[in-house]
Amino acid sequence: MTTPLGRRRTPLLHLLPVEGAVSWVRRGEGLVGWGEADRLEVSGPGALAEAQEWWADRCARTAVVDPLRVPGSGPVVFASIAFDTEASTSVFVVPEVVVGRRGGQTWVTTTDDAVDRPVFETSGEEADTSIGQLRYADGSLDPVTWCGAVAAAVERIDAGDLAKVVLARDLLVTADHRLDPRRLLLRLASRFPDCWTFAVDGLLGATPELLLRRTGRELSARVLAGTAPRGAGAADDVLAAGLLGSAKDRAEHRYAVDSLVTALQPFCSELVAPAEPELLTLPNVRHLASDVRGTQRRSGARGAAGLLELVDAVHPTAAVCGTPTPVAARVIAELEGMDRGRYAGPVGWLDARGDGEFGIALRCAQLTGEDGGAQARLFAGCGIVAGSDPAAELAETQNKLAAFQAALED
Ligand SMILES: C=C(O[C@H]1C=CC=C(C(=O)O)[C@@H]1O)C(=O)O
Repeated sequence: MTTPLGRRRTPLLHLLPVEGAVSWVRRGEGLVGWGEADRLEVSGPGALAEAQEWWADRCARTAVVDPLRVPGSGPVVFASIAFDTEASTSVFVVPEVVVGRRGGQTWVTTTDDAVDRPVFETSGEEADTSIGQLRYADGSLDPVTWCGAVAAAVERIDAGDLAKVVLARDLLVTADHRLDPRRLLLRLASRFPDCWTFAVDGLLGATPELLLRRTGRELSARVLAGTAPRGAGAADDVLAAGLLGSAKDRAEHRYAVDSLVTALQPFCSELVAPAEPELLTLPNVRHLASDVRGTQRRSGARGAAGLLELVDAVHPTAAVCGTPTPVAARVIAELEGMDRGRYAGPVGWLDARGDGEFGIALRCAQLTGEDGGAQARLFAGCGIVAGSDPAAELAETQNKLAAFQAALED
């Protein structure tokens, strides 16, 4: 049941309990939730089609009371989809309570199982004040070996096997005390207000990239690829101009835009991608960015699970995989030496009308339950094209990893 709550001011992330938080928040608006009314874990061929059927079936069995009928009101499922949907597990969570905010209006949706506590009294649980010391360790590949993988990828590109591949690496961190997801989300959201601060089943982050939003038949996406570091003073402007003028970064960006447009085109009566990328400036890095807009064909708008079907069609774009997609996926499996899990997969939410928003799970970490929840695996990757320099790509991963590290360390 959805209940309108008018104009509340309490920040959504402040409402979250320590355990079982889900979130999708940008500039103070979006959705947060807690409790678990239902859950689906899927992998294998047709994983997303199975999830789509499960969600449609659940919605059909639910007596919906939703006077608002805006995107995100009524029944909502949060999802964190694996990078490789066949080999790894995707997680779908229906929270017992979802609080949404859109255009300044707030609402709460509860399932029948929801424990009755006034949502605006916050959970009362105190965030852990100290996590103690942090210890970092190499993930699957040490930095030198990872640079070797980048060099090998460039050789493959030079040999004409493929045009672009995105290689990622992980970094392990252990704290003295338990990591509090709510505290991490608050820090990410305050440092990265232009990103979507997400949490689903222990995968937490603030992503700048919107894979796909569906509102009725309107579709939108923010494609990112091509990155430069930030600099101090005038050097920052030089770096920005260098990124915008870089033929290598523009090529890297174009592959990502083209992959989305090609996959989305069959579903659209209209689809517009800008001819030139713009700059997206974040505190730690700058990206080339293209906002793509489309209108879904009427025959393609199939109700409850519309967005999931589209997500299945567009993922993985060349922002996280490469060009051509199947060759890049093979090169990643061969060179990266890492299980991406749900990193670089779609993350977001879907409602009963098939509207929703999915980002790409970037600038994120998987909190692990071992050691009382005091461990995390951080991820970052880079697009590799002809002319990519391994040392520069390693530095780029370090700049990207710094986003989550700052949330841990501050
Ligand atoms: C794969 C990542 O970033 C992608 C998104 C933006 C820019 C990218 C780049 O410039 O390489 C990547 O394609 C990551 O942050 O882990």
